[in-house]
Amino acid sequence: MAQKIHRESLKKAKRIVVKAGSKVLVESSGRPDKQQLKQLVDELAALRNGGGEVAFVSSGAVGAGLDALGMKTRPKAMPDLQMAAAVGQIRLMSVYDELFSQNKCRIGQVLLTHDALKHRERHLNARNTLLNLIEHGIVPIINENDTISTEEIKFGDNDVLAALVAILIDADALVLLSTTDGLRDAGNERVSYIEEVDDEILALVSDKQDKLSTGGMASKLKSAQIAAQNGIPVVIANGRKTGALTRIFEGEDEGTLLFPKEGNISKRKRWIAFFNRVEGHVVVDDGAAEAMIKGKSLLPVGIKAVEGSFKVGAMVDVQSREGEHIARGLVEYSSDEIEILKGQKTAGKAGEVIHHDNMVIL
Ligand SMILES: Nc1ncnc2c1ncn2[C@@H]1O[C@H](COP(=O)(O)OP(=O)(O)O)[C@@H](O)[C@H]1O
Ligand SMILES: N[C@@H](CCC(=O)OP(=O)(O)O)C(=O)O
Repeated sequence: MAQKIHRESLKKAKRIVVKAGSKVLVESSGRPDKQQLKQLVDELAALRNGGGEVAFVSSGAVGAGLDALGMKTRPKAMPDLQMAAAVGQIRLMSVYDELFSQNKCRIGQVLLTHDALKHRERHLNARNTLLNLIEHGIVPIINENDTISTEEIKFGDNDVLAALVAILIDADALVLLSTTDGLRDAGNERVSYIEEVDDEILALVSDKQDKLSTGGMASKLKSAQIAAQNGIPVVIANGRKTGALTRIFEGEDEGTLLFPKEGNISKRKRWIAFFNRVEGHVVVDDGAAEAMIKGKSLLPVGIKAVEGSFKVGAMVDVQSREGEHIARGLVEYSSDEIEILKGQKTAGKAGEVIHHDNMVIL
């Protein structure tokens, strides 16, 4: 019954982020699949022209570039991948411009890096640009800025990028379009509805790397978990199935739905938890863990060890001595300073290593 209510609620979704993976958009050679692209763009445009606020995260740049450059296998070297992305992105965008125009829809290109969303000012600039485009009825077509992305600033893949964009613009729903009808169980049956991404669900994943895509089902579930933790329902569905996207927003049983549990965290705490990269770890004793869960700041006396090298303001993962995740937060001291302070009794605010306002218990 819960699923039916949640499916019904998707009919009211206005602001939606749709992500399409490479294999939804290009042929096995990497060539843009124009017939498939037309089918998808027609559905996206219909949602937009029907009053929806649509943001579209499109993979496929590397694939389209490999095809244009006659590269039969996916290069390993970052500069070659970046070259392929540079060539492929413009190929895709020219097809999108033609197809969206046929639907009387305007588009804009927004290329992001994780770094751009990590820094508060750039984070807000990206948010304002995306919202301005949407409010002017323009469909932003978003991809990672592959030509400048390095390991340090990459999202990892567009599934995570799509979840972060959904959080950034307060989307009502996120759809991850792939080449499968949704998550499949051990009997290869479509899983229609999941309440959370737990170990049992993750055990169903059997990803195989291939030339075109990088995400896999594991990254879709990670993306879905990030979005759901921020109150955003997620559907993983088949982007090559005509009408699948439309049926999702007609409340029909399409793909795999993950519906968020109650309780959203604040925008600032979202930014702390999801837009920052973990730069180190702090191991705390049971007393400190209990205090943090009760909403207290982390004091040096409860710190048993610090791992990694980081500066003031970095985001760190707080773990118990058994390695259990307790919280994430922005530190008031560098790793060197914490190494000196750990275990010491300090008085008042002076010694707070993570202030409770800069801490998220997930
Ligand atoms: N339990 C599962 N259910 C469905 N698909 C799965 C599962 N485990 C692994 N996969 C793989 O995940 C793939 C989708 O991820 P991927 O190939 O990266 O697509 P995309 O290009 O959309 O990111 C499916 O085609 C399938 O091969
Ligand atoms: N920025 C890359 C996206 C890589 C990626 O996440 O691809 P996929 O796993 O197919 O969604 C590209 O456009 O090729």
